[in-house]
Amino acid sequence: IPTFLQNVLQNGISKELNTRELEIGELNFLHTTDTHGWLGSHINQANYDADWGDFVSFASSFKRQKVGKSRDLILIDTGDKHDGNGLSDATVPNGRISTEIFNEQDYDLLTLGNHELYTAENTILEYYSTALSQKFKDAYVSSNVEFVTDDGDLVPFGSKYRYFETHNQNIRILALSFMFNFQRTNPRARVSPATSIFQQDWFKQMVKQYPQDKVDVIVIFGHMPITDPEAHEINHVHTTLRKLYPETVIQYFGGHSHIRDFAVFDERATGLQSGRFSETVGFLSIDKIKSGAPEFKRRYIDFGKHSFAYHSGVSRQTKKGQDLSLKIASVRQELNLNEVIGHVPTSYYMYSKPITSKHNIYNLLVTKVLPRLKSDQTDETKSRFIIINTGSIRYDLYKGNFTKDTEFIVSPFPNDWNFVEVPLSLAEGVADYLNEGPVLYTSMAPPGARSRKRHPESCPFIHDPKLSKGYTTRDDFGCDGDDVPHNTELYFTVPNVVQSVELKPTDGVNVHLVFYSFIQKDILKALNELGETRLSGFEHFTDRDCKRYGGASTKELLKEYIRDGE
Ligand SMILES: Nc1ccn([C@@H]2O[C@H](COP(=O)(O)O)[C@@H](O)[C@H]2O)c(=O)n1
Ligand SMILES: [Zn+2]
Ligand SMILES: [Zn+2]
Repeated sequence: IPTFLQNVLQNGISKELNTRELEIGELNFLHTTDTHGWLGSHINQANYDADWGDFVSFASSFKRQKVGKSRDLILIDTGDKHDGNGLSDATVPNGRISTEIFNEQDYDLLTLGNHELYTAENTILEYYSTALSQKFKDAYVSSNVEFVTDDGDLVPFGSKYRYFETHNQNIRILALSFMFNFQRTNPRARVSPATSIFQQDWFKQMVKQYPQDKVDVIVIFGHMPITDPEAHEINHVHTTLRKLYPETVIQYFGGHSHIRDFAVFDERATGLQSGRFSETVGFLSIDKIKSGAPEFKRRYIDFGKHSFAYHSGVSRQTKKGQDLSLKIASVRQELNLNEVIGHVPTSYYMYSKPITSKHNIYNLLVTKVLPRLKSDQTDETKSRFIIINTGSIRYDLYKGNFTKDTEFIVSPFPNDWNFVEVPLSLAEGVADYLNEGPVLYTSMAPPGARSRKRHPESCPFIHDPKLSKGYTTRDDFGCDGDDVPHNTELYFTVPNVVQSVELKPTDGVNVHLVFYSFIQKDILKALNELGETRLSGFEHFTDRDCKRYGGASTKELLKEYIRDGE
């Protein structure tokens, strides 16, 4: 037994982890979200050093040792399982092996995120290997997403809802799952607005069959942020549900915005969101469910071996967990994810260094990496602006080995480059226009900024170099949600887009505006609105004016830059 666990067992406290026991209730939940293929642990970050085998072991040991036979545990995931790590992205199709590994966890409720809907192959894989699987056919719920069959028919993507009773306390649960209003699905799926389901026959039938007196807890879990200051989607859902179930306890589990978050909706309803990239396991408990005054407790557990051992009281993996960890290690070998391509001389950060810093990753990209882009479709004598959405970069780039895995971690998307030839006077306004507008899809605004509208005041800054760097979370219950205090990360704002500008002195008035096809609609909108105000007799740009620029992806360019050195 490791020394830290001996301390825990003898003293009931963890000096090393500086944490305290979880407050187990009648009904308990463990929640993951936005894992994005991070099933093989964070090799550079000791506090997130657990892999999926450790997590599978933890969930089963925690259930056995801590929850026991008199209380209940429900395991939930809220989607986004692709795009962000070599384990999912280095296979064809993307997710071929990581889906099998992910599905080893015994989830009671699971659903899909938008990353299961960008490509047809991911949607088909998700539908057949998970939603329809023998193991998850009851647990997989999606109330507002449909799958399009080979014949073009629309069928529910899993069950519309799930009603079940827990084993130990016989708590009657009614679970529904909502995807946010995602508009970029491939043709094999359709997402309807969440609130539109309240008009549908199956929903009305469900309310009739399971009215308030037949339900103890409503669980709404989905790929939708629990704090949504722009669209308020979850709040609209809550308003309707509360009318139909005025007294029932409602517990939300959210995702998509990648933050640790907890929100109080009313005295019988709260929501939990559990971060991203297997950095967090969210814990939630509800006690006194039938008293009319339920008590909610929440905690954000770091996805690490020490945290798992402490909270389960067991430091050894289960046989299933051990086998899974071995499988993950061998898949990583098979996919050459540990293959060293180059050396990163210093770390580059997304938001813990200001964008003007030479340690900021966007600064590195626009000054050193994007200028390496070469078109295979058009001449390159013209001045050019290369614009990327900051959301296309997903993780910090750490000092040390740059491996095949790093490529996918930093920049997973195989976005194509397109371009449009435009007057210089328009091109130079596009980035500012997009940055002054609303959030572009998910920009990589730092976690604090994404919940700041709700909590303008932040938690006391922790400065203790002995602690690991990480989150200091402010939520509706205050500042004690992080299971382990971290040395607070500094956050600087990140714009919607960044650009690399190359102006050539001999050039005419027209320039090439180069961008990811993913943001073409936004680029056209910016050009047309700027054109209307700046140029007389301006004619709108359309998709037809946008041409393929070709050339290597950002992932490739970054890899080559690191391999070649400065
Ligand atoms: N081809 C793509 C696809 C997505 N993005 C970025 O990812 C965001 C969505 O990711 P979530 O994990 O938040 O669902 C999306 O809004 C874009 O920022 C991209 O750049 N290219
Ligand atoms: Zn996500
Ligand atoms: Zn998402």
